[in-house]
Amino acid sequence: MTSEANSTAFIAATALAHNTAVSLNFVLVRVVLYVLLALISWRTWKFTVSPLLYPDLPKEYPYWLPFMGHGRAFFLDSNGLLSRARGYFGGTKEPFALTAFGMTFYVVTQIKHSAEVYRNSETLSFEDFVQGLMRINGNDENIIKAVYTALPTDKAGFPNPQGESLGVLAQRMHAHQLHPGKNLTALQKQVQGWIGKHLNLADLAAYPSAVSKPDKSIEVLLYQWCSETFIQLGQDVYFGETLSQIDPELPAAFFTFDELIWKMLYQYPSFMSADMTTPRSQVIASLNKYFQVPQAERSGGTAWLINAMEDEMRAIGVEGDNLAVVVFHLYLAINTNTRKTAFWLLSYLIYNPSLLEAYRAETAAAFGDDGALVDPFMIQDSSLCPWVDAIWHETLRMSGWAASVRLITADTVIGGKYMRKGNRVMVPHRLLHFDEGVFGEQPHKFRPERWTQKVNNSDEPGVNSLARSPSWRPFGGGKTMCSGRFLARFSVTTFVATLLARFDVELVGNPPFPRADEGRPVLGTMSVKEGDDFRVKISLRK
Ligand code: HEM
Repeated sequence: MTSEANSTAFIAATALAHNTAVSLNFVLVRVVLYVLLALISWRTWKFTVSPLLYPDLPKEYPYWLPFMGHGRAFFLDSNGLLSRARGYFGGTKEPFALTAFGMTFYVVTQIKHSAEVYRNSETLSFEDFVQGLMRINGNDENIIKAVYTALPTDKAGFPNPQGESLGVLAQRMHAHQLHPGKNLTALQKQVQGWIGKHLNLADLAAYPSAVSKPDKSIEVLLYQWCSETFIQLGQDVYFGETLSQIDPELPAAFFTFDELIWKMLYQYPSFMSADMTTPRSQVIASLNKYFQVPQAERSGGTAWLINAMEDEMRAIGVEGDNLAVVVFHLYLAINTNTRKTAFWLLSYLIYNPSLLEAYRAETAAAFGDDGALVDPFMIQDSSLCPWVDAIWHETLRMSGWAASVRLITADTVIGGKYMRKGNRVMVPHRLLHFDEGVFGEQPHKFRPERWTQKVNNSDEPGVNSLARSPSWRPFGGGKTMCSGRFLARFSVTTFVATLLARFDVELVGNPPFPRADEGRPVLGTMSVKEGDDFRVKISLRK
């Protein structure tokens, strides 16, 4: 080919490439335009036209990406998202809808409507949530089915007059153990004995988070220390000593798992969650070994519920790993929130020395002359210990994260709005707890006095009614309201009273007040933000 022919071919190829690029660009622009047009039409239809045509359906917080919805914001900070959504609707009290990762939640923020949710166990199901957890944590499908199959009314073991499944009956069994009565008192006595015995310098110094100091004191990272102590306490009181003998590292493994529980709740794939699944497997494996020890050979006292639950489960064929997974959920309920609540309560006291002194003075009468803990029950009496009562409530208010979520099993009307079967309804407790109209001024500040002030609208003259307000939901509501609430309060307030009676507790250095990890989902009380745990010095009182 001549050089002239070469250059002609080159020019032709360049022109062709140019034309192709131009037409590709053109196609691309058209595609983008079509997609945008489709998105705008979809969005206008879904969030502007449809609400006008169907005013009985809850209005939806608009988003741009179908399916994904508010998934990213939900993942980063779900409480922040809920507040923004409520703000978008002008602080509405009507239920509204919110979509994240293809799942639609109807959010209920008015007290009257949340009461409708808690009352309705016909078409709103809590069991769906529990079954989801069972599935994620390794229960086989046939076992989940067996646990949720109705049992005869005349079955042996725990009475079942309504012929319910073991999954539903379990709620009554929790209540039988944990609601005021002789079973709860037995557990409280165990807690009292445990605290009396173990809250001494030698035992405290043995925790991994403690460093001994020469002057009869130790230094601890408070969050880690409260967690180690309370998991050990909860475990010993429910399972006796045998579980610790099987696996002395169990509380540490549970702590590691529980700090990463958000990966379980978001169902992270296994290649991204080995740090969470490894300690979880350890807890389940140790529980499995525990159930291989015959009941009569377990030492140190086992709570009624553990043996009763084991008998009921075995009777319907739940054995081995499946039994361990079921009881793992109980281990989780016992230990996940109490440790964190103890940390927040102690933090508020340490950063407010006058409150700390008030707590110490009020609870002094629970101790004998020799410093022994003789009457922990007086600490639970709000007329004898009003500050303890107020500090407990305010700590729960500030550090509670939980929301009640129910699956809608048939179309249901809540707050006058139709909620469609297959979606979920949510009562976000944290949003309710910061309502200035209910909890008074500066709702974002720790002000325990809001619980001591006499309130006019109380049914008893001169009594604060806040704790009876339907907006107050730190433990959820309805049939599934936390049955462990009495034991949790007893354990935390008694532990703190004993700590203050025996020790001086002071900050090491001058760290700022720890921040809560508001973005991550938990099942009750928030964790501390990574890096915000702080050192305290615990020294014997003179
Ligand atoms: C301060 C500590 C605690 C907090 C903030 C807390 C909070 C909660 C919340 C929000 C629920 C869900 C209720 C619902 O959605 O309706 C719940 C359920 C539950 N909690 Fe707690 N909890 C605490 C301590 C405990 C303890 C110590 C135990 C056991 C000893 C326990 C046992 C349970 C059980 C068994 C359930 C399930 C209710 C059922 O299915 O019947 N909790 N808790």
